[in-house]
Amino acid sequence: MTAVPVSMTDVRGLVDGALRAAVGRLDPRTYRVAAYHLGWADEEGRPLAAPAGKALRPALALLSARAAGAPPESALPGAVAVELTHAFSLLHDDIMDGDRTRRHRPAAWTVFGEPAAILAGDALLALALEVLLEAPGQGSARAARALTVATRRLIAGQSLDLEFETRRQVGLEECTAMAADKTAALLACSCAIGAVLDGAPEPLAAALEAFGADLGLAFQLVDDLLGIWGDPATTGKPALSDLRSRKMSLPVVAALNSGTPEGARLAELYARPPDPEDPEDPDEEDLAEAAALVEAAGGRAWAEAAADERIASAAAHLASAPLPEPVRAEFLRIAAFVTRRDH
Ligand SMILES: CC(C)=CCC/C(C)=C/CC/C(C)=C/COP(=O)(O)OP(=O)(O)O
Repeated sequence: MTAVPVSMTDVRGLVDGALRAAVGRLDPRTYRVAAYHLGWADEEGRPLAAPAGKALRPALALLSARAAGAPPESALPGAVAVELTHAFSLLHDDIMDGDRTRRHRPAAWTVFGEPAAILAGDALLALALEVLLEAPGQGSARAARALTVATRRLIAGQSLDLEFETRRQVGLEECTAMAADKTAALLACSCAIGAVLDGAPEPLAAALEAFGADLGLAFQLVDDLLGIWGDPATTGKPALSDLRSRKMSLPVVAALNSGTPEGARLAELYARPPDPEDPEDPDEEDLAEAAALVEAAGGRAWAEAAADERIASAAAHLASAPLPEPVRAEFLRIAAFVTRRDH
């Protein structure tokens, strides 16, 4: 998978060595699962050429050091820590959602079993903190605290997301608040962690975090759009997977709350429990109808406009922050990538 494009820093080139050194501390059984999940190895432990994932969070972390006038290398512990935390969340998320495909390959739990995948996720989260606490300089404890707060919010968001799946009525505001915790909190932390490690003043760290919070919401909105209308060949997820699992994603919740006849029909489809005897239920026709209803009820247009608004708001946070012009331009380039991405 192609990494997020960052013109002035070779993100993977900088981060991969430190990431591999950290994960290499794990016991051999846990290492095998983590190496598979991170795209370094196949099921048998044989090395693979291309690592998985877009490396968006480490890219933001390295840039955040440059925002504070420090070299990107000084943010390496932060870049590694946010990517490890992200990897933990995906490992556990696939188990909770029963998702069998991740990054174009069978999800780790389908290969190694749930217990081994849970342990690997736990281990990656522990490693993230270990790496941050070992970081040289005064910012280490402050950065570790930022990451633990973000992780707590990640968990709160995930918990609410799971609760939404059991409910018929979800409001747009609470769904947005859920996404702010589940996804945006870690992106916000990634945008500030390099500066925090460098001991940056609080106003700069706060501006970077506010940028990341808006960027993170735009990211989730686009993720939700891709979950319905994305091409499985590029997303690495099965087609219409979010509708199949009746996920209360943002475009769906916008459609359900639209007050339109199409929104009401979508609510009927979502309320009908799948036939436990029929693995093909809902079938492709039901899913295509649900996608068409989300669109006709305005859910797609709402999510696209909301993503654009968040990106504009993200840019406004940077406009008033004291950071070098090329770094601001690079953050904005990443923001543009987030809304245009197809995977
Ligand atoms: C506690 C717990 C289990 C929380 C789950 C939180 C969770 C899975 C949030 C979803 C975030 C998200 C859109 C990830 C895709 O990131 P990406 O597109 O950057 O992924 P990539 O690394 O594959 O490119």
